[in-house]
Amino acid sequence: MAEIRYLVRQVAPSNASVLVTGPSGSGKEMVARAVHAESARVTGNYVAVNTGAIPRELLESELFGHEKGSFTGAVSQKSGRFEEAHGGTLFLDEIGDMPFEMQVKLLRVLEERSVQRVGGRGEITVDTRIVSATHRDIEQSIADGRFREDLFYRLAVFPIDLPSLAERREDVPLLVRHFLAQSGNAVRFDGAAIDRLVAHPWPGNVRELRNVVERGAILFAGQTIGAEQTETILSRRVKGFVRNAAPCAPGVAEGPASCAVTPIRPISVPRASELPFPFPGAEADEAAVGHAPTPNPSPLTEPVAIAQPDLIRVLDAAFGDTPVDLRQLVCDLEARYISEALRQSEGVVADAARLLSLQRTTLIEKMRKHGLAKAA
Ligand SMILES: Nc1ncnc2c1ncn2[C@@H]1O[C@H](COP(=O)(O)OP(=O)(O)OP(=O)(O)O)[C@@H](O)[C@H]1O
Repeated sequence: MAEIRYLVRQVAPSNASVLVTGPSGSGKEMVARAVHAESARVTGNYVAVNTGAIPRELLESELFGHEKGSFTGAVSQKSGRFEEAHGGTLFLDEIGDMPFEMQVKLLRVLEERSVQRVGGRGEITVDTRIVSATHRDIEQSIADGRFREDLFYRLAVFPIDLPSLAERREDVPLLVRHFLAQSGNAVRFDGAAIDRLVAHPWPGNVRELRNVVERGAILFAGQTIGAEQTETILSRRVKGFVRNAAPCAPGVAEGPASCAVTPIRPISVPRASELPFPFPGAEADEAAVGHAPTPNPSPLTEPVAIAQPDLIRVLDAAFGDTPVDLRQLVCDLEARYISEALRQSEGVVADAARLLSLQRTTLIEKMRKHGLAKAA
């Protein structure tokens, strides 16, 4: 990772197009964000487009915009992603999946440094830095005639190839510590647990490691995780899960009258503004990692700051061969999410309600139920 970080720092200040390659979950988008964050363009927009996920008939208008009435459904004029990223960075994800005919149009825009909206006549000058990424072997795609070689050379002025996590196992302890810090839970992985994590094959790369650490931080909050618990987290079975919250009062259909969860700790997800590489200069060979909960002063800058998949992952993990108290689990999660939403919205209940997709009055009711104050 230190090498990648070095490359990012070298290329960021220039305007060179960067092509990031590597397997899924290895951190390609993180690198793109870092290139933007460390460049002078940081005051401009960072705009990400998954070119492989947008239907081909919409991609041109998505990238270059359209004029009103230029096609059925073009009810108003719309600027494209290139224009939005003017003065900033445009991240073209899954570029290897871009339809061939769009590749010609993209190449023209990169050559001319101007776009023409669909149905438009005039050229709009754009000053946009391109970072693109693909998990595909793009040189093979060129050989197969599926990717234009001239576009490849335009995009890959500065190529960065990310290794799989299995090829850089020495990064695992640092990443574990980084994700633990993000979870905000006072959890520690002991030396044996770290050894187990280092030995894991990580087919889902850093994304999988992040999920495993988050799952451990939620299930074993306040504890030291050993090899056995690590096995549990990796296998998604809830063996040895020791509940440390006060029990909810049973038998209330909508939930308990009160549900004291002590301590309530924040669940957080990476934010756009965070730089990707954890702990520069930290000791890579450190065996055991852990931390005390630290406040994470993140303003309400991104509308969906609480990852719903967290909840899904916890519920997934709950279906092991040991009985769990589902009512308690749901109650704890509700309290934690409310607490985190209040923290991120700095106690503004209306903002917290929006983060949780709840009515304000419903949230107030739930806060009462959990005994949570605004300044949680
Ligand atoms: N060096 C790193 N430091 C901290 N977090 C990282 C690092 N690398 C990856 N991650 C995290 O791993 C997850 C996956 O990273 P990212 O989305 O950048 O991968 P990707 O290669 O773009 O995946 P895909 O090809 O599936 O889109 C993200 O949550 C990101 O925060």
